[in-house]
Amino acid sequence: MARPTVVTMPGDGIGNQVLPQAIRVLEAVGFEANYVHADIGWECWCNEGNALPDRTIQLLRKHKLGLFGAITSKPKKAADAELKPELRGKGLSYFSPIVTMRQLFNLDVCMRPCLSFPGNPLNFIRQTTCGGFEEPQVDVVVFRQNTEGLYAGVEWTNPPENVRTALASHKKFAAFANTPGEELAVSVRIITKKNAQRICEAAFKHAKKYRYKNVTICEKPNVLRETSGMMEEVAKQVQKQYPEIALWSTNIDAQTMWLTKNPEEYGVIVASNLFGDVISDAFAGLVGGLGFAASGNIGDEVAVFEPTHGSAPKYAELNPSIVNPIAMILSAAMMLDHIGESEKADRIRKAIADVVKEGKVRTYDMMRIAGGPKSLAQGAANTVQITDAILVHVETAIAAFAR
Ligand SMILES: NC(=O)C1=CN([C@@H]2O[C@H](COP(=O)(O)OP(=O)(O)OC[C@H]3O[C@@H](n4cnc5c(N)ncnc54)[C@H](O)[C@@H]3O)[C@@H](O)[C@H]2O)C=CC1
Ligand SMILES: CC(C)CC(=O)C(=O)O
Repeated sequence: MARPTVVTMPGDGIGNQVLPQAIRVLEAVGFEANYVHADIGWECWCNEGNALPDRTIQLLRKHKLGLFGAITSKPKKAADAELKPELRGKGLSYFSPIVTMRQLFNLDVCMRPCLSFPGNPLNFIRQTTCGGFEEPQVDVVVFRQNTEGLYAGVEWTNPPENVRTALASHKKFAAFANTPGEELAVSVRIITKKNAQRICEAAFKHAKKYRYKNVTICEKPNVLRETSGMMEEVAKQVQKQYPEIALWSTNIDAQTMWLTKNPEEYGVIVASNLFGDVISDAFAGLVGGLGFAASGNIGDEVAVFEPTHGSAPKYAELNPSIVNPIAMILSAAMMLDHIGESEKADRIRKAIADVVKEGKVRTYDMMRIAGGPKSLAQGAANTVQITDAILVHVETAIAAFAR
């Protein structure tokens, strides 16, 4: 296989702290690649008026494989206020560059595994009726539609006349249409059958490959009859090709409750953009939090792997960095799976599992049991130290992690 080139986009805040650690681990498992840095994020917006510069787009177009750290996204007014003065008044508008990237390259399948590593003190624990406790093994993969839904970016404050006319033409919405000027905001939830089909097919294909027993379509079709209704209908159709896999249907609100009752019963979850974002964070909370939540944005040609977390401004300025790089390292392992290097990916996951199980080296987020933030630093390893521990285990880990 030709030596791949990986476009590295650390972005903002802790993205800059965790991404270099993932590269150390990739190198340690013998993944031979070239790495090319690309700019993205808040500074690009402030200085250039574009958070996803063309030079970054070109690099991704060329190399087709990316590792991404995190970006800072701010609401419209805050973003406008930080734009360089000479760029103001030119009609530039901030939009999250990672969302733009997903749409531009049609990275429509977002895959977010949530797997509990035994020995993680923050794994979800449930009280039993006999007064004891049990720790369910969570092994869920969320498939989130990544390019449309409520993150499509089709929205207005004070919508234009044609949108108001469309609203007015519907008896039920006429009152909304007459809401004056800036008092009306509209965000459109778009679902296309084609993309509903693609995300449902990706979910079932994954369930079949890794022998999950069920796929759950997690929407709200009782209220969002058209959009969630379409997602659910498509899931039912796709399931017909997979008679060995059960299709369950849940409402997003109920699902967020059920996942703390019986998380071990779920296998693959499929959802539209916002609901997939929400439910994957919720499941991540059962397996140690955002420091363990990896993800892949996967299209037919380009794929970009990133931790689920954001730029965590609270920790961005700390030196040495104390955040957990595991989500980023697991995302790099997902990248290896994607390009057919699963043996190396399994070695990485095994090394992480070993470090967690051993319990000698833990970042602050794996230690916060009582006492809140004040106890953060007590005995916690920093970002580099936990990566060092993972590297030691990578040496001895055999590819034994496969499901
Ligand atoms: N895909 C992306 O780049 C995303 C970007 N964001 C952006 O990030 C910024 C901050 O957003 P927040 O809502 O604070 O979410 P966040 O994910 O950045 O952080 C929330 C909290 O989670 C914990 N956390 C996150 N990552 C961690 C790690 N690796 N190790 C240990 N603890 C970790 C920290 O307590 C942190 O304060 C915002 O501007 C937001 O728009 C948020 C989510 C995703
Ligand atoms: C772009 C982010 C700010 C939203 C998010 O949490 C995500 O889509 O990953």
